Amino acid sequence: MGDALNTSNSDSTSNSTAGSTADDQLSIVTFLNEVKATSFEAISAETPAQKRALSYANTILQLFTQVMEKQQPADRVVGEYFRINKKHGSKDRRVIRESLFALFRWWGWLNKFNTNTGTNTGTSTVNTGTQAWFTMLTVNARLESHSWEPFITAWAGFSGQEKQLSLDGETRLENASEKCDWLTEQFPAIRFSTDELVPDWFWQTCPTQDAEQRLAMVEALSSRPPIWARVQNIDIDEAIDKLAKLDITATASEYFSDSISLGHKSINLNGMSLYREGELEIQDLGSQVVGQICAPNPNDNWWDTCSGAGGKSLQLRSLMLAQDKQAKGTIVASDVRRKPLEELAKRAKRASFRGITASPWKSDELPVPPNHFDGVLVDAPCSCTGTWRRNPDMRWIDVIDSVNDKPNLQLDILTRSSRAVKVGGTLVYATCSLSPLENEDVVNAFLAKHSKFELEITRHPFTGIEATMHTVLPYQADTDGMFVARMKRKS
Ligand SMILES: C[S@@+](CC[C@H](N)C(=O)[O-])C[C@H]1O[C@@H](n2cnc3c(N)ncnc32)[C@H](O)[C@@H]1O
Repeated sequence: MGDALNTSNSDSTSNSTAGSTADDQLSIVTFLNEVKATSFEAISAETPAQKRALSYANTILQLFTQVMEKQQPADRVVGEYFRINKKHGSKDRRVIRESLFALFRWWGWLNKFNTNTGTNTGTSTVNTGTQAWFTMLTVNARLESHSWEPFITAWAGFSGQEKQLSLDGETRLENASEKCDWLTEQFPAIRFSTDELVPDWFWQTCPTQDAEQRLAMVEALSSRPPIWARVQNIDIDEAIDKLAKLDITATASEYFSDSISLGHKSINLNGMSLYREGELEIQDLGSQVVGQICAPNPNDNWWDTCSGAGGKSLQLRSLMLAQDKQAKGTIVASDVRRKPLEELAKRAKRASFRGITASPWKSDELPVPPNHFDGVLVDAPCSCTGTWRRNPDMRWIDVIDSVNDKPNLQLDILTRSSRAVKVGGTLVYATCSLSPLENEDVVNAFLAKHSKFELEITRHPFTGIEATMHTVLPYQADTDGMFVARMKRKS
């Protein structure tokens, strides 16, 4: 779940953006391997803070390299590292984890200190990969206003920078624009722009309407959303009171009566009875829009065709029960992967939800009866660009093909799944992509061949706009990005 949640369980003047192409990725990996090869042992660390700063820098480098080189998700890499290396206390974990995720958040800028690109920092020449790495760590910590000053001072010292990247202790750089201005002041020889915080291909595949929207998009994608959750089987005020007793300040969302923000601090879900007893499920508010647009009736039969671990199946059932405690509606959850379906079974049990059954896809044949369901939800596999706020590494390990490869599969799944909708029934198509290629284009291609389906007008819950297709943009309500369109089978 990216960097918000701990579930316990170019040269200096070029416009190119870090990681935009396979060549850029190769240059980054070469740089990281050079740093690795240059032993940190030559660095003289005398004080305990310097020794710890050096050790953190080494660990962060290993983890960062593993993500970039093996293209493995950062949350999995860091989770596995802490599982094996039990020696780290909570402070160590915080410094390592937060620094690692922040490196990805600001990599579009930090990569400019990559010695493979021959950068001159304007204050002193960064002449070794190792010094460049320490410059990156120092700038990274300043951009995030991290409070571990002794380690930042040590990193700045190891970087060979003549000045220690000033930022008086009281000042916080609030957003990407302020951070960009500050960087430009610190390194006047290097050109920084907010657009570089995402790879070039993002702008090609996820176009924005104007400069204002483009900036809002970058600001959102380079900040962290709160942890959003949904309450079920319990009144929201009671849930907020129970959370307050655990020192968690939760706030009800202004949009849906069952959604709640748990703030930005890491939380230990398994330590919360509310979670263990199925009264709270983590689900981004943007994702919750999908269930709300499905708007199931209490006695409907729904099929969640790409259910994963069933976040939306649970939401559908909860929405049925919120209307009628005796709701007889059912949900069949399907996926090509079996493990997430097992996880769904556990989640449904925790919530004492009856009426949810699993039926995995075993081939292209429908795993459910045709023409049967009041509603079919296709939450299709996608590039996940809408979730980059939580997984800032994904923007640098994915390439443009992660968008371009998906529409054929998405159209195929939507087409096959549509056969299960009964006459008069509902078909909902959703993704967590911000690209029209995976969204509007897929829906339009489907409708062009399936005239018995028509789009319905629905209301965007955050903007109030009535339309047939909605993209939930991350800055509208501090959420992940999502796309959703609702169709009806006419005949
Ligand atoms: C966006 S995720 C679903 C998230 C889930 N609905 C939720 O709310 O947590 C897409 C899911 O589609 C599944 N998938 C991939 N290819 C598929 C296919 N050909 N047919 C059905 N599901 C597929 C993936 O395993 C993944 O779990």
